[in-house]
Amino acid sequence: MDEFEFIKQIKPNYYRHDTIIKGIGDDAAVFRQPYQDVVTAVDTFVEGIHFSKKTMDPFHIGYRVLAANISDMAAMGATPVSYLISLVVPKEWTDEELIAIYKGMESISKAYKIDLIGGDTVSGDQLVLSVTINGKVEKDKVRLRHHVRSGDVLFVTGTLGDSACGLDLLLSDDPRVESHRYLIDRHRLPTPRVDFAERLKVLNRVALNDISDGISSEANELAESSGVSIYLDYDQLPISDELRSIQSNKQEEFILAGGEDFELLGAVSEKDWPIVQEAAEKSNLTVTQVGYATDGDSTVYIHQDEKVRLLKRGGYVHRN
Ligand SMILES: Nc1ncnc2c1ncn2[C@@H]1O[C@H](COP(=O)(O)OP(=O)(O)OP(=O)(O)O)[C@@H](O)[C@H]1O
Ligand SMILES: Cc1ncc(C[n+]2csc(CCOP(=O)(O)O)c2C)c(N)n1
Ligand SMILES: [Mg+2]
Ligand SMILES: [Mg+2]
Ligand SMILES: [Mg+2]
Repeated sequence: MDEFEFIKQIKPNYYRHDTIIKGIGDDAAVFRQPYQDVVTAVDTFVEGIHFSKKTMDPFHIGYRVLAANISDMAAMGATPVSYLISLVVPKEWTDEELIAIYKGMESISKAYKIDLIGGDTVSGDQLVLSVTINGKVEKDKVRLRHHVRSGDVLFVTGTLGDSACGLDLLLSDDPRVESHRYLIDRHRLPTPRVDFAERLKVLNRVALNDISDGISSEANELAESSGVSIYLDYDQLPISDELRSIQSNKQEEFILAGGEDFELLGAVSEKDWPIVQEAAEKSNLTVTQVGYATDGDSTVYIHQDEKVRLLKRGGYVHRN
């Protein structure tokens, strides 16, 4: 069973507390408080799966694990507030390396004004960092995956495929790796789009999902949760000049299934699309229309090379 089938199997049919606005099935869970909604998520980072000594220095490990969690807050339209770290440490990792991991976390915590409030430390065979993050959002302003409607504009922030290409360069033994600093930094030091997502709070309905596994995966999550079909146009997908300049036969794979860009994939009504563009401009970010939603059978199609084909969930899958 892959991770997605597994989650379907263990998902409860009901919640015992009516304060739970959203349980399993989105980027984070949501609890109702008297004056606001509280948003909580957990994401784990494992040596050999998410990073290796070849791809990241200790500073990057700390920065990147927290970036992934902050990105889940952005995907909910929430403002991140605090986090807890559960740490599994093999004996080979030195105190200096562990302190450097925390320096990485402190660096991104400062940028996003969030606090480390606790955690746990145990011994183990591989380095594992599990982050629980808490955030807040105005009542009924969470950005859920089931909020896509037929006729919506589908959009993405920033550019796609950079992180996967950066990873590919880091894993290769190409001596010119250092000349691709932009792509490598996009892999090691991603930028969660919190400011942009917060600026959308004027809108009543926006669907958001952050791109951790690859747009083909996240677009399928939106289509499935919302019961709509999504049409993407390959030629509209935003690609950086740096990625374009790389001669690689894996470019399409990086763009559609690379993941770890931590950009946002979203959907809004055509009427609200100018507000999204304005929010991006104020956040100094590009936002690109990449397709639209229609009535349909919860599937994703892509227009590429003058043909339309089904786009299956092609991104990273754990437990395959
Ligand atoms: N082992 C588990 N037990 C209970 N719920 C789970 C488990 N694994 C994932 N979930 C829940 O399933 C949903 C989807 O999780 P998933 O990890 O795919 O989303 P994500 O964190 O946005 O993506 P990614 O981990 O790729 O960054 C979330 O609601 C998550 O809390
Ligand atoms: C050394 C090394 N090898 C492979 C990868 C690629 N990778 C690992 S997990 C993942 C999806 C996101 O994970 P999650 O779904 O847990 O958020 C991707 C694209 C990497 N980052 N480092
Ligand atoms: Mg997510
Ligand atoms: Mg997750
Ligand atoms: Mg994933």
